[in-house]
Amino acid sequence: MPDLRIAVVGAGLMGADHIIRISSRIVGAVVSAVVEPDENRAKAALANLPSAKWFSNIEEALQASAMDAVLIATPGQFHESVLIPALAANLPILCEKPLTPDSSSALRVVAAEMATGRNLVQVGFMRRFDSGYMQLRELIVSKNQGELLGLHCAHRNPTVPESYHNDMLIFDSVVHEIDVVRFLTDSPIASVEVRHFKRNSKSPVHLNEPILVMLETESGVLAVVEMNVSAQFGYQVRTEAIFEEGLAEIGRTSGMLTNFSAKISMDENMSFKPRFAAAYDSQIQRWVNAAKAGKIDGPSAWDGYLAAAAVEAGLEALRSGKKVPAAYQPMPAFYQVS
Ligand SMILES: NC(=O)c1ccc[n+]([C@@H]2O[C@H](COP(=O)([O-])OP(=O)(O)OC[C@H]3O[C@@H](n4cnc5c(N)ncnc54)[C@H](O)[C@@H]3O)[C@@H](O)[C@H]2O)c1
Ligand SMILES: O[C@H]1[C@H](O)[C@@H](O)[C@H](O)[C@@H](O)[C@H]1O
Repeated sequence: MPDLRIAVVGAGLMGADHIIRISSRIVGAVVSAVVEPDENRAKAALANLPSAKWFSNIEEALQASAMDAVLIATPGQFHESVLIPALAANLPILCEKPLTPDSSSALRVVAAEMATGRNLVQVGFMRRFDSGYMQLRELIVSKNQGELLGLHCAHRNPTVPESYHNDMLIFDSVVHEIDVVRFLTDSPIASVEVRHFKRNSKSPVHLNEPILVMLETESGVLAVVEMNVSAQFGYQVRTEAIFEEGLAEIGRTSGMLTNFSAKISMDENMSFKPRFAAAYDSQIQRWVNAAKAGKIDGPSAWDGYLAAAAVEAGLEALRSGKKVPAAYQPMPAFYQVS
C-alpha cells in the first residue's frame, strides 16, 4: 500500500514535532505538505523534507491535492477554519486538542463530519495512548481493587509561552484532564468547580494560577486537579487513583537514579515532548493505520465536543468561583458506532 501523504497544518512547537515523528518513526506515511503562514517556520520544517511542498493556507493545499490526510497543529481557535474545508474534501484528519475552544464551534464540526457520512476526525487527546493511563483504565474497569472513589491529578508545566492567557488554563490545559477523566471512568463530567491556590509571583502578570479544578463525573467520582503552569522545576503529569481497597499512581519519572555527593536524584522532564513521546508516536501510528483503512482509532469529534462543553462549564467556574454543571446535547446515532 502506498504511503499516506499527510499535510501538516501549523509548524510550530507541536506541528514541527509531529513532522519529525512522521518522517523518522511512523511507518506507512510521509509528510507531503506543510501549511504554515510563517515563512521562517515553514522553511525550518521543510529543511529535511525535500519532496514536501509549502502552502501558506489550507485552501491552496487542497486545491493542489497535495495530501491524502491532514494533521492540524494550529492553535485551537484556528482549528475550525481548517477542519471545515478538510472535511468538505473528505479527508481523514488528526486534529490536535482541543477540537475547538467552545461547544458551538465543536457542534459545527460535528455537523460537517456527519454530512460526509464517515468518521473522518480523530482528536489528539494523546493521553489515551499513554501506557500509564491505559493501565489505570484497565485497573478501574476490572474493579480488582474495588470501585474507583476519586482521582488526585497534578498537571504541571515549568512555564508557558507569552501567548498563553488565563482561559487557556481550562481550554488548552485542563481539557486534557476533562477528556482523560471521562476516558478513565467511562462517565461524562457532570460539574466543574475552580478555586485558586495562593498566586505564584513567578506566573506571568496576566495569569492567576495555580488553580485547583474539581471535576465530578456523572458516576460520582471526584477528580481534583492541580493546574500549575509556572512550576519552574519541570513538566509533570501524574494521577493517583483512590480505590476501595488501595491506591494506584501513574506518571512518576522513570530513569537513572543517581546516588552522589549525599544526594539521591533523578532527571525530571522539562516538556510534554519527552513525557508523552511514546503516546504521540502510538497515537499517530494508529491514526495512520486507521486512515488507510477508512476509519479512526481514537477519540472522535463527538469526544471533542463533549470536552468543549465541559470546558465551557470550566470557564464559567473559573470566572464565578461557583460549581457549574456541564450541559450536553444528546449523542447523534452517527457516533454510537464509531
Ligand atoms: N497534545 C499535546 O500535548 C500538545 C502539546 C502542545 C500543543 N498542542 C496543541 O497543538 C496545537 C498547536 O500548538 P503549538 O504549541 O504548536 O502552537 P504554536 O503557536 O507553537 O504553533 C502554531 C503554528 O500554527 C501556525 N498557524 C496559525 N494559524 C494557522 C493557519 N490558519 N494555518 C496554518 N498554520 C497556522 C502558526 O504560524 C504557528 O507556526 C494546539 O492545538 C495545542 O493545543 C498539543
Ligand atoms: O498545549 C499544551 C499541551 O497540551 C500540554 O500537554 C499541556 O501540558 C499544556 O498545559 C498545554 O498548554
